[in-house]
Amino acid sequence: MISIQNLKKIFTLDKQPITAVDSLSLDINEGEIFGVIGYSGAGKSTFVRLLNRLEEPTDGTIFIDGKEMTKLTSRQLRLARQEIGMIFQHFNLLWSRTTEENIAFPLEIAGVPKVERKKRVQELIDLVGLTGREKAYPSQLSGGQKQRVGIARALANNPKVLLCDEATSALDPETTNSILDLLVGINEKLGLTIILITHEMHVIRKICNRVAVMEKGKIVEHGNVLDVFSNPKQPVTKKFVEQVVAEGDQDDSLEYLLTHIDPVGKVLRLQFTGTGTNQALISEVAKQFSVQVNMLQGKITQTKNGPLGTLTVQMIGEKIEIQKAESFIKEATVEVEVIRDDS
Ligand SMILES: Nc1ncnc2c1ncn2[C@@H]1O[C@H](COP(=O)(O)OP(=O)(O)OP(=O)(O)O)[C@@H](O)[C@H]1O
Repeated sequence: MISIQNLKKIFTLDKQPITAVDSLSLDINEGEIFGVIGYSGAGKSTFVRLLNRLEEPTDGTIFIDGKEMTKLTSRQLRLARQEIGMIFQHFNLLWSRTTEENIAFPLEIAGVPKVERKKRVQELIDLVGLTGREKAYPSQLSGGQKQRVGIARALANNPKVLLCDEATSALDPETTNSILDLLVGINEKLGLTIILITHEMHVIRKICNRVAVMEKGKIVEHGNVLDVFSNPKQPVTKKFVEQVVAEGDQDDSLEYLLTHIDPVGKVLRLQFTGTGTNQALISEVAKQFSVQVNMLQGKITQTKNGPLGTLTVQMIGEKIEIQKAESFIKEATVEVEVIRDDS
C-alpha cells in the first residue's frame, strides 16, 4: 500500500540545517497496523506529515496505493488526500462546529450532496460510538469523545490509509485503550491500512502488527512486533522493550530467590515469544505430569500476535516426570533455559 524510498527532510532553522528524516526506506502492507515508535525529536511527526505532503520532502519518493505522492500536482494532491485520513494528538477540531458539522466538513469540501452527506455523517457517528452526541460542541465532549469525532472526520471520505499522529498521547490510560480498540475494530471492519506514531510501547504492543523504531530521523530497526520486541538489537529498542518486559530488574531478585528456595527439582526460565502458546501451559503441565510447579517470578505481556515475556518456575518431582514436563513445554515452542538443576 505504501512504499517509501530514501525519504529525506531537512529543515533550516537560523540558517542551520536540521535533518528531521534521513534516508528512510520502508514498505507498509495493505490492511496492516504499522507502528512507528521513537523518543521526542526522532522525526516521527515529520515522517508521517511527509506521507500526505503536509511537509514537502527534500528528497526521496513516496508511493501510496500506486500513486507517486511526490509527483502530484496540487489538484491531484487534493484528491489523493481524500484517500488518506489523519488524526492528531490535540484532535484539531473546529470549535464552533458541532460533532455532526465537524464530521460533515470533509464531505462538504469533497462536494458530497446534502442528503448523502447527512446519511454518511450518521453512519460515521454510529461507527465511532457517538450516537446521541451529534449536536454537542467539542468543548462539551471528553478527550476520548473528541478523538472519536477526529476519527469519524478522518474516515468520512472512505480513505484507504489512516495516519495517526500520537492520537492517544493526550488521553488517560482507560480512554487510550478504548480508542485503540476502536482503531482495531475499524481496521478489521474496513480493511484500512493504519500508520500510527507514538512514544508509548503500550500502544505498539496492543494493536500493531509491525513496528519501526526511529532515532535521529532514521529507522534503526523494524519488523514483526514480536520479533523486534523478543529480540531487540538496538539500544533504543531495548529501552522501549524494558517498558513492558523489565528483565534487568528481575535478574537481581531471582538471585535472591534462588538462595531462598529448597535445592530440589529444576529451575527453568520459560521464554514466551507468542508462537502458539498461552498461559494455560503451566496448569496443563501440572495436570498432565506428576510435578509441582512453583512460580518464582515472571512478566508476561500480551501483544496482538500472542504472549511475550518470561516466567521462571521451579519444577519439583521425580526426575523422569520433570524431564517429561520439560519436553512438553519445549513442544509448545516456548524457549526453555535451565537455571538450576537439583533433580
Ligand atoms: N518546522 C520545523 N522547522 C525546523 N525544525 C523542525 C520543524 N519541525 C520539526 N523540526 C525538527 O525536526 C526534528 C524532528 O522533529 P519531529 O517533531 O518530527 O520529531 P518527533 O519524533 O515527532 O518528536 P515529538 O514527538 O516531540 O514531536 C526535531 O529536531 C525538530 O526540532
